[in-house]
Amino acid sequence: MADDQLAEALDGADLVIIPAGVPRKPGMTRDDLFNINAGIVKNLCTAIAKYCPNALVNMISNPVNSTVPIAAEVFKKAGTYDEKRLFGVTTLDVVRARTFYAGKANVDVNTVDVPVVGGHAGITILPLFSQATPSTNALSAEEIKALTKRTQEGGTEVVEAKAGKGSATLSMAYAGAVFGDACLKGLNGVPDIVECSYVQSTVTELPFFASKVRLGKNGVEEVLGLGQLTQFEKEGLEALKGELKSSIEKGVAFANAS
Ligand SMILES: NC(=O)C1=CN([C@@H]2O[C@H](COP(=O)(O)OP(=O)(O)OC[C@H]3O[C@@H](n4cnc5c(N)ncnc54)[C@H](O)[C@@H]3O)[C@@H](O)[C@H]2O)C=CC1
Ligand SMILES: O=C([O-])CC(=O)C(=O)O
Repeated sequence: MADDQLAEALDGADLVIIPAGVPRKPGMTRDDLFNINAGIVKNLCTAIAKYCPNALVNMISNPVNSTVPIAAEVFKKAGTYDEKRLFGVTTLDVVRARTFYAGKANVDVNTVDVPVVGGHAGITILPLFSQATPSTNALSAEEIKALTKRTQEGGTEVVEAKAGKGSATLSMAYAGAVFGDACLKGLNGVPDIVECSYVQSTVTELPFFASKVRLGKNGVEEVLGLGQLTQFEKEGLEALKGELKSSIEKGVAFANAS
């Protein structure tokens, strides 16, 4: 897209959804996409700062754990950063956790909610099945462990099944629409819109973290805490911090070096 078309596309936007970039092939991690997608995201965010600095930004391009910090740095440099307006889209992790839980607990998926916290890659994706609703006592510790792993590996499962033809494009379109719609409802003043998203956060010591977020007229109204965690979830939380921290630092370093 030429720069004048980008200006035309972005001018006056209230919400910008960024799915641009390359998807994984089997055997790749999301971080393997960094070298190509980091530059794409940086250019798009530079244009957002210029043409629609007040827009909410929904970052889909991987590795989300790094592309969101890149966007934040670009906006800071441009003097337009507002942490309330930048979101990493982790809705697909919630969609997967709900689907897998509903199957195992034998409940209607449309009634299910499962918070998913942390980040959006492998073990940084931490579903909190102990807080799933409707609650069930039917799942053993082993089953919870298996559901957690399947949620963490859901993207990889799709990449392998597509065997070189891309990643979860279609389910991401659904998840992106759900999250974008929630952002628009918030902007329009609809109350009690809560979704999980990877945002600037003080929930842990990490500067970016996914958790439940209340959406409103300014974007993020409130970043909600983690609630009570089981021992298994506490261990998952500690285990993810190292990888998430280095992915954040990698994004920040890229944005400031180039
Ligand atoms: N956050 C999430 O849950 C998910 C993230 N993804 C990520 O989303 C991204 C896109 O995945 P897919 O839609 O499956 O790939 P795709 O290959 O189907 O689509 C990518 C699109 O990006 C466009 N594009 C490439 N370079 C561009 C540039 N410089 N400027 C503007 N547009 C550009 C391409 O023309 C193409 O239309 C990947 O990075 C993928 O890893 C995918 C699924 C889930
Ligand atoms: O796994 C991938 O490469 C795409 C993605 O982020 C997902 O499906 O969750």
